[in-house]
Amino acid sequence: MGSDNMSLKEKSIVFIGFMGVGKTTIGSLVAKKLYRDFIDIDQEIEKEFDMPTTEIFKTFGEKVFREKEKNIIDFYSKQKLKIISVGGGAFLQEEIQKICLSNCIVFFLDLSWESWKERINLIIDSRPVLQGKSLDEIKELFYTRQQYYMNHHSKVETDNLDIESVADNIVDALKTAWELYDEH
Ligand SMILES: Nc1ncnc2c1ncn2[C@@H]1O[C@H](COP(=O)(O)OP(=O)(O)OP(=O)(O)O)[C@@H](O)[C@H]1O
Ligand SMILES: O=C(O)C1=C[C@@H](O)[C@@H](O)[C@H](O)C1
Ligand SMILES: [Mg+2]
Repeated sequence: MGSDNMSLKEKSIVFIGFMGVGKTTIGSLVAKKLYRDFIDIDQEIEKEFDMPTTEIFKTFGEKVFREKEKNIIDFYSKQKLKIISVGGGAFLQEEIQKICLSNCIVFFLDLSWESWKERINLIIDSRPVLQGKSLDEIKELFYTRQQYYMNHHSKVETDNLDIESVADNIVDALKTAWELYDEH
């Protein structure tokens, strides 16, 4: 595995982080700014099952969702020049971490708990993993998940920044890296 035959500039970009940090929103904006295709893994899974994530969890269970998630990420991460947002639970699978870190440039979108909890109402209805949990339980999940996101190439601070600013910071960081490390 790996992407030895790909230049840094050709590698696909992957966004990771907890539910609701902005992977889908920011990923699609970065794709637009770089004129690249945007792939949202949750949306790809929903297309394959032709039902929303909550229904997939109810009908087939989380295990089936996770297996499909791994297969779709494996497929797209090996392609060039994509901008990929994975689901908040994708990096719980070590295999997915390995696939993404070896083939792509992985950005971790970081958001503090204090800022995140202001956003909960925007996302709770469509995220089955959050449903039926108290705020304290969600807080515990938020902190437990952080260890998985530590496996990345670059961390992006998002607290108190609007979507446009975060996307611009990412594009700037990429352009700097491409200039510094690509040999041509
Ligand atoms: N920097 C930001 N400032 C304010 N609101 C934001 C910011 N980033 C994202 N949001 C809002 O937070 C909500 C969740 O964002 P988004 O769906 O992109 O998260 P996600 O990381 O893709 O979540 P999931 O892992 O569950 O797919 C959206 O309503 C989005 O508009
Ligand atoms: O954090 C998670 O476990 C999840 C996040 C979402 O992006 C979806 O992938 C799904 O709702 C599971
Ligand atoms: Mg998303």
